[in-house]
Amino acid sequence: MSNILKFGIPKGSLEDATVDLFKQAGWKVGISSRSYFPTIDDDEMNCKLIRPQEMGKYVERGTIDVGIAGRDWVRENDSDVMEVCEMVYSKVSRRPVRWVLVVAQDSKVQKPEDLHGATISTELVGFTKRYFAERNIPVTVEFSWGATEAKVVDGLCDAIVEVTETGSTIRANNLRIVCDLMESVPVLIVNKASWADPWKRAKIQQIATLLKSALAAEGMVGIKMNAPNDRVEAITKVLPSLNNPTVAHLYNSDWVSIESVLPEKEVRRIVPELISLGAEGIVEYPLSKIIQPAITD
Ligand SMILES: Nc1ncnc2c1ncn2[C@@H]1O[C@H](COP(=O)(O)OP(=O)(O)OP(=O)(O)O)[C@@H](O)[C@H]1O
Ligand SMILES: O=P(O)(O)OC[C@H]1O[C@H](OP(=O)(O)OP(=O)(O)O)[C@H](O)[C@@H]1O
Ligand SMILES: [Mg+2]
Repeated sequence: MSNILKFGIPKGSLEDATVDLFKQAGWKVGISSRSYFPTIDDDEMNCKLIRPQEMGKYVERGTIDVGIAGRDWVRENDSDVMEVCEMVYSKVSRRPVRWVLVVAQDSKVQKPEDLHGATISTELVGFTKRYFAERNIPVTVEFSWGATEAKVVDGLCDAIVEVTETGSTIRANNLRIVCDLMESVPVLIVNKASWADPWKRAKIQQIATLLKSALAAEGMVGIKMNAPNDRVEAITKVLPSLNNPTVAHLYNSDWVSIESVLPEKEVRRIVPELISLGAEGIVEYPLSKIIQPAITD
């Protein structure tokens, strides 16, 4: 029987971003309307759509070998799984999300201690209870099924603990952040027995490496130019690079080719400098992956 890795794709906020990331990494994941079993162009993988809130449970039980979910929910459920690596992306950006303590704009609350005796609504009940208990602030924490921001606007609670990425929901509801409570990023989690299986571990390492490489290449480009030999020192001094630029001799010439990888947004700043230092034939090219060994055992 051939080997198959069962992979959980997070349904909801992280779904589209995860499918896009797989595409950049070299896998086509297809999700058709109402089906919870995405297709993938890899005979060694089977995918399932699972809510991030439940990913830890199904990975822990071995229903699936591995999955991606926000670290917030893996911690909240205290799932007995191994974290292979983290990947910094959210629904719309490449930044972590923040769990924040939020009140109505005109609330008197300025710090968590001001919520003594208050009612707080949140999806992340365990974390919120712990946060206030550790600070000896007595509060009532109520579970919210979503649309949490509306509850503090309506006065159904005194404060909420909610996740924010762009901040637009908080702004749109005229709310105010009291303080940040924690950050979260998606993590690749694996069942311990699956990690102990050499074939599965190698497959997971392959996937993790390529997903991380695709993220690492975002916003990065390659640049290449020719220059006279005596300009190499000056050019390499100003040229950003991952490690050091590559310098190769041009055939039958005392010119060299210089190559480097740098953030795309630096190119416009560096190009006039490169030209004034004698670089010619400058080309920029896109990068789809910067491959780094993502995982240690
Ligand atoms: N912009 C975002 N809003 C909410 N959660 C996000 C966002 N970006 C990333 N996440 C992560 O997604 C996970 C929550 O996923 P979930 O699908 O429950 O989001 P949701 O926005 O509540 O979805 P739904 O629209 O189904 O209510 C968490 O781990 C969270 O950290
Ligand atoms: O800071 P922002 O970029 O605005 O994103 C954060 C918002 O997105 C999610 O809401 P969702 O759309 O899931 O609605 P819900 O509250 O009904 O779950 C989350 O619960 C926040 O409300
Ligand atoms: Mg939600």
